[in-house]
Amino acid sequence: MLTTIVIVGLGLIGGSLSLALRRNPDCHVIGYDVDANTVRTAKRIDVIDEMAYSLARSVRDADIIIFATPVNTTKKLLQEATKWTLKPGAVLVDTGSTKKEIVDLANSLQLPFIGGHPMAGSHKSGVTAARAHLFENAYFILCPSDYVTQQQVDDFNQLLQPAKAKVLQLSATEHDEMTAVVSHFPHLVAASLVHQLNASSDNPLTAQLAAGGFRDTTRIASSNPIMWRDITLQNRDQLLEQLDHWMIEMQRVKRLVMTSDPVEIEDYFQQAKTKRDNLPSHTQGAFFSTFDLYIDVPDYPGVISEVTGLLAAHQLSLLNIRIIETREDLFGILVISFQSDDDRNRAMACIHAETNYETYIA
Ligand SMILES: NC(=O)c1ccc[n+]([C@@H]2O[C@H](COP(=O)([O-])OP(=O)(O)OC[C@H]3O[C@@H](n4cnc5c(N)ncnc54)[C@H](O)[C@@H]3O)[C@@H](O)[C@H]2O)c1
Ligand SMILES: O=C(O)C(=O)C[C@]1(C(=O)O)C=C[C@@H](O)C=C1
Repeated sequence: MLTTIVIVGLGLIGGSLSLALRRNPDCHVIGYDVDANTVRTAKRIDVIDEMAYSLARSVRDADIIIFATPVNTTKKLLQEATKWTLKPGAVLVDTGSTKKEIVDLANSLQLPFIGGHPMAGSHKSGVTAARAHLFENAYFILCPSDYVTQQQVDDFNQLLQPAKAKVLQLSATEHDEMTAVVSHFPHLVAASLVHQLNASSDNPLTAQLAAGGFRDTTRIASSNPIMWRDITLQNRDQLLEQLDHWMIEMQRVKRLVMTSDPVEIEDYFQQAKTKRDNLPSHTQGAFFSTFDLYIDVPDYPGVISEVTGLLAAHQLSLLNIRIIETREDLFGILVISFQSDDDRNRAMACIHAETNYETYIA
């Protein structure tokens, strides 16, 4: 039986969800976006089955309506939804990074709503960044409102199967507490580190020197500011609590540096390393749970095409390729990302067999 899904907001998440759900041939996705160009692009690049011209009209035929809009926009759309004519049994879902205010609002409006949040994403936005595999192996959190049945939640979970995510049911409060720690607060810290770069140095050379460490730590500062404005406003209390903890932690770090005890300093880094190294890898979104291979390549023209050509000859497809430049004009480490551990192992074997380049796994 055909399931009709309307997706409102065809950006990175709405687009990716559409592609993932459409792996099931019985799903028909009608896409809507406030930006008409985005809807046209989504249709042209085959992200959706059909374009919605009028949202109020399209939702009448929908079994599921998914809001993939910035979280404050989703609240406005929920208010609007009270005026829509819905099919009996139709369910509203969202993908927002915050849950408490949204689920509370849906409850107060008595809407058949399931709060959803895929714990996968990227600093990129827009429909052209959408990928069908974005949610693979990532958690997809569901926070049902009071006006859906467990059967409706289970049915939606079933519909999500082609996304290959790990579905987890939580209360909205639990969700916002945990995501403040592992997602929302780190975005504030990343943005603040970038601000600190400007505040701490007038010398333009400082930014030039920003290598892997600064870039890796601050990648998420390139995320969509509207999305993060809304998340910060909605999860304000949890973020304030995180800021208090952070200030205590920074006082601890300051004392550590002032005391200059080498044993204590090493211990601080060692404990952090152990915790970081033991983070379960399945918590990462598919975009960044790639399998990276570091190859120490010499400095000569054509070395990159030599390596990629070698991999292509062994039918190994790459997800991404980047170079960590240790000095200007000097090649350093070539980082090639693969989709699976198996591909990375095969690539490593082929590089060892056919070159004398060192390889590493971080
Ligand atoms: N980016 C991530 O890493 C990530 C991960 C998980 C969840 N989320 C959440 O998913 C939601 C979407 O994020 P995204 O990264 O896809 O953002 P995005 O900027 O890529 O896409 C948002 C889309 O919503 C559209 N939009 C805005 N207002 C609208 C309206 N009134 N009606 C219809 N469309 C409207 C925009 O035009 C845009 O195309 C947000 O709530 C975000 O918190 C994001
Ligand atoms: O990988 C990234 O760029 C992300 O920021 C993804 C990320 C996260 O913080 O992990 C961002 C927001 C979400 O709601 C879920 C995932």
